[in-house]
This record gives sequence, C-alpha cells and structure tokens, in this order.
Amino acid sequence: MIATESLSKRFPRVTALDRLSVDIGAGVTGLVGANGAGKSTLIKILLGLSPATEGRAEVLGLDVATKGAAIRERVGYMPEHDCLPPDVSATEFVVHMARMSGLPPTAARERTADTLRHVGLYEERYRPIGGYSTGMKQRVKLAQALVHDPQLVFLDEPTNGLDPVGRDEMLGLIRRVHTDFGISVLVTSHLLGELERTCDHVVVIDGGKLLRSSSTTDFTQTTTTLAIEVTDSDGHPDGTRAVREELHARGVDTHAEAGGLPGAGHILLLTAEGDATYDLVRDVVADLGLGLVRMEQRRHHISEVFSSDEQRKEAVGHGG
Ligand SMILES: Nc1ncnc2c1ncn2[C@@H]1O[C@H](COP(=O)(O)OP(=O)(O)OP(=O)(O)O)[C@@H](O)[C@H]1O
Repeated sequence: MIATESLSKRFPRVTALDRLSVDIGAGVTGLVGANGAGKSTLIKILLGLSPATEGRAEVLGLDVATKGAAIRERVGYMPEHDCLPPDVSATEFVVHMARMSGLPPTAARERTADTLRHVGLYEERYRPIGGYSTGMKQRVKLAQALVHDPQLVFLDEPTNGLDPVGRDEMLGLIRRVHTDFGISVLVTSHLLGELERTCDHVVVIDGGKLLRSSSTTDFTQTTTTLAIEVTDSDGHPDGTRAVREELHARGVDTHAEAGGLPGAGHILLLTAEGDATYDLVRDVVADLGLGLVRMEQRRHHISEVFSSDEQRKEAVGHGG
C-alpha cells in the first residue's frame, strides 16, 4: 500500500524525516511517535501535498512526487486539527467534500448518509457543526475522509481531545472502517497502548527515523517471565509464601507481583529457563500439596519499546 525509500524532509531548523524506509501493507497500521516525531510530515508527503527533500515514496503504486492528485482520489485524509466550518450541518459539509472529490450529486448524498450513519451521526446530521462536541466533530472529520470510498485512509491523531469513552468509540469505528468496508487505514497516535488493540501492524518513528516496524503480535510477544499462582491448604495457610520459600531452597528466586489489584500479591514472578523451570514449579507445588491456579508466560506491552528512553516515555499519555 505504502513504500518509502530513504525519505527525508528537512526544514531550515529541523529534520522532520530522516532517511525513512518502510513498507506498509493492507490492514490497519499504527504510526506511533512522540509529538514532533514526523508523523504529520510523513502523511503530507504521502498525499503529495508537501515535497520530500530526498528519497522517494509510493502510495498504491503511485509516485508521490508526480501523482499527488491521483493519490488523493484514492486516499481519504482526516487532518489532525479542527478544520470544520461551524455554521453548516454535517450533511452539507460531507456532501460538499464528496462533490469535491468528484462524486455526482445523487451519489454524494447517498454516500454521505451512509458514512454519517457509520460514524454514528445520523440523528444529528442536520444540526450545525458549531454545536457539536469534540467527539462528534472528530466523527465528521472521519466521515469526510471516507465519503468517496477510498482504498486507504490516513487518520492523523483521530483520538485527540477525546475522553476515554470517546477514544474507545473512535478506535472501534476505525477498526470497523477496515472490517466493514475493506478500507486500509494508517492511523497516527502518540499513545502507544491504544494502537496495541486497534492495529495489525505498528510503525514507530522517533526524530524522523524508523525505530521499529512489525506486526502487533510481534510487539506483544511473550517474555521469559513466568507468572504462577497457587491455592492455600490446611497445611500451608499461605501457599504463595510456602512455594516461594521452597523454590528459594531449590535455588530459584521469585518476587511477588506488584500492583494495586486485589490478589496481585498472590502472583509470583520468576524467570523461566526452559522446560526445567516448569517441571520444578509443578513438582514444588505438588510436593507441598497445593493446587496450581495458573502458570503462564507474561507478554510484552508495546509501550516497553520506549521504556529505555525517558524522553519518549514522557510522550506516552501527553496530548499532541
Ligand atoms: N512547515 C514546517 N516548517 C518548519 N518546521 C516544521 C514544519 N512542519 C513541521 N515542522 C517540524 O518538523 C518536526 C516534525 O513535525 P510533525 O508535525 O511531522 O510531527 P508529528 O509527529 O506529527 O507531531 P504532532 O503530533 O505534534 O504534530 C517538528 O519538529 C516540527 O516542528
């Protein structure tokens, strides 16, 4: 769907993109980076709206340097900032955008009704946009990006300014843009956690450079940390402690899982060193006459990709 090769964009004082080479396939892809990482700059280059300083890029097989208009016919774009006229209704605005992208009047009206229904704005479609909440405005922006039935949409920080419920609704809508309409999505966010749930693939950029590009499942692959939880018994009223002491006596150290959740202290974490560790835990629990409630490998979170760098860590959770 998208391919860039050593793509750079230099402004007089800052290099926004630095020799970025990445391939993005069909599906829902997250583009993650702290504020200023170069996400919006990349989208503008991919739409043919801003020339690259160096390197090349293709979208749907079309060169961004020469085929910008053809790309914009096939690609929808939801910009980051508020760009909606307050005194027209969602219907008027989205019909206008549909007409701008070449749809005849009847088709424009029909597609507008369909997309406004999809984004959950059907009831309010004749009200002026000026009276809409932030979440409703974001959904109008999403509708205008979808109205001409593009093959691909670029969504720039679609969850910006939304409360947690609004974020979840928007992420659900984005997922359905792909599952219901078969439209591929490139969605940017500075919040790593939300892309973990929504995207098939995640591209991480920092300072205009590619940090990582892989499927979401690779990001969340298993770690070597083993979590175990055991029952108590009459002989061992604190089964967790008994297991901990017995494992220690056999040369394996554990620590209790920290966290405010009830029962978190009953989960022991240890480093697994192959099947031998599993066998040892099973034997210890059996020898003590306890029940094994769980024994599982922990998984990574996407946010751990950033955990080595304080500056990036700060970006997690900030508005952009
Ligand atoms: N027109 C411009 N002129 C000069 N510098 C620019 C211009 N556009 C972007 N930049 C700079 O390029 C860098 C990347 O900006 P960009 O907007 O692409 O980041 P971003 O990842 O989208 O972050 P945000 O979510 O905050 O917009 C920033 O340092 C920004 O200040």
